[in-house]
Amino acid sequence: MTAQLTGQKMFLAGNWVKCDRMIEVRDPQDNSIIDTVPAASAEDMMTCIEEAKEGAKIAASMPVHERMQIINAAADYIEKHTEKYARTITREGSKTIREATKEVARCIQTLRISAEEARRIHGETIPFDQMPGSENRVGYYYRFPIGIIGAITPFNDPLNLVAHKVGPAIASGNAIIVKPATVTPLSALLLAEAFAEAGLPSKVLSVITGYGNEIGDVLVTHPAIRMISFTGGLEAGEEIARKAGLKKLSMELGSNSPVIVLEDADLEDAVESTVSGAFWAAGQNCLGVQRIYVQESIMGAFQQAFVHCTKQYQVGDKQSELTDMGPLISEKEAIRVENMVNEAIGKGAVLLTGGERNGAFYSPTVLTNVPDHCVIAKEEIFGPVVLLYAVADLDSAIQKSNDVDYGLQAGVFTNDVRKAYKAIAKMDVGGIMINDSSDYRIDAMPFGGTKKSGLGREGIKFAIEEMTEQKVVCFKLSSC
Ligand SMILES: NC(=O)c1ccc[n+]([C@@H]2O[C@H](COP(=O)([O-])OP(=O)(O)OC[C@H]3O[C@@H](n4cnc5c(N)ncnc54)[C@H](O)[C@@H]3O)[C@@H](O)[C@H]2O)c1
Ligand SMILES: O=C[C@H](O)CS(=O)(=O)O
Repeated sequence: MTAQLTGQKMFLAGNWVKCDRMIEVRDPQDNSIIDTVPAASAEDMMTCIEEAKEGAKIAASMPVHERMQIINAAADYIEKHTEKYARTITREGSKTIREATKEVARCIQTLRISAEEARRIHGETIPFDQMPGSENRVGYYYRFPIGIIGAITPFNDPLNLVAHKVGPAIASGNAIIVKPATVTPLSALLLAEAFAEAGLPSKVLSVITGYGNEIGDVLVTHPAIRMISFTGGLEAGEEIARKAGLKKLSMELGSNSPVIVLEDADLEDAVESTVSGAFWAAGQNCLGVQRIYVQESIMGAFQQAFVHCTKQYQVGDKQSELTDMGPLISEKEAIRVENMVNEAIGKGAVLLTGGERNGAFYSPTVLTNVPDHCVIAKEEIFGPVVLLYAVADLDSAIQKSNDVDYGLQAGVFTNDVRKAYKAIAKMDVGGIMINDSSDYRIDAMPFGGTKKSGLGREGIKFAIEEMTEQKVVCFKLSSC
């Protein structure tokens, strides 16, 4: 198992270190132990932060060409070991081998884009003479790294979402301390391995494994940490924001993503896209399609096709190329989803397919007639469940789509450009995909949401902007 390369160690300021307490890393498919990693203590995190203070100086002094070379070398290393990285994602997480292989490819892209963006961290000249009395002044501003980034990451994309923090941080000359999800630390450790192999100077990067609030609290509250880059659930995000104090926050949180399908849409395309968007990673996807608002004139045809396509999904062994969907990250999470579905059915929702749990596995599930006061209608499911609604027209679909506390991304299927532009203008989200489901993203685009879906934007160039600040330089020239 790859993690033996780290030998049950965490990556502390460029060194692989053990500690007394260990955490078992289990495969959610059968609850087998696949490895162990250190359960770092608060003292370990304090040590890490002290080392990162030096790391921040080293990172800031790295010339751009060196940053680019190292980031690309890390991408090369991952590309060369794609199988190892994909198998690790699959073993420790929920993803099938096909889904995991795609995540590795995206991680490589994320790093290569990070290397490219390192050369594009620009400033601008400032026309000081726009102000009377400043005719003899010239100058500019440039962007400088803020120092040490504290990164806390979720379980569902255990490699690429760590790369979305590490890549921009190194590209912009920052040091970064990563606290990966407790249940999926191995992929993050493998990312550290790639950077170690690439020759990243020590102390610039740390990947500290352990329990969220035990070591996370130290990371979040320490004054030397100038930014918290968090990706995870709303509850943890709000707690971190409360504790962080005066520092920059990047919050990539949850969602309850809507998709609108109008009668002029390409029905086959809409069905294929929304089924994939609903059940990718067993629905454990911040962009996952959770609500579909279908114009009533095509509801019957859409529902029949959607349910048929859903029933074709192969659920089973994550390691098999034939499997479409694996388990949730734990039996506890599968039970949570099961309870949300059963609450809705108990209040009148109609189960069209699915609704069956076997350990951590939960079958792809489609509900309709879900009452608005059900938890599943308003909160994030983060599981393989999708709700179908019939709507009279676009206006009512937009109103219902917006009627939740989240706003990450949405999809709208229509061939009427005027209706597309109405949706673009009126839907309260961070991203809107026309003729794609909500589950569409390229790693270079700005990424983030409105309302309780988060604060700020990731997407490498945009993460770099959050991880740097402007310094103004003004020369007062002697009067000539
Ligand atoms: N918007 C995005 O880009 C995006 C991407 C992926 C996942 N997510 C969201 O993440 C959630 C699922 O991931 P998860 O279950 O790992 O989320 P989570 O909030 O349970 O945990 C996320 C990370 O925060 C840590 N953590 C938890 N409580 C903490 C605390 N009090 N202090 C410090 N750290 C703490 C965890 O150990 C983990 O590393 C979903 O809500 C999903 O929508 C959002
Ligand atoms: O779970 C949320 C992820 O950010 C979506 S994606 O895998 O980056 O597209």
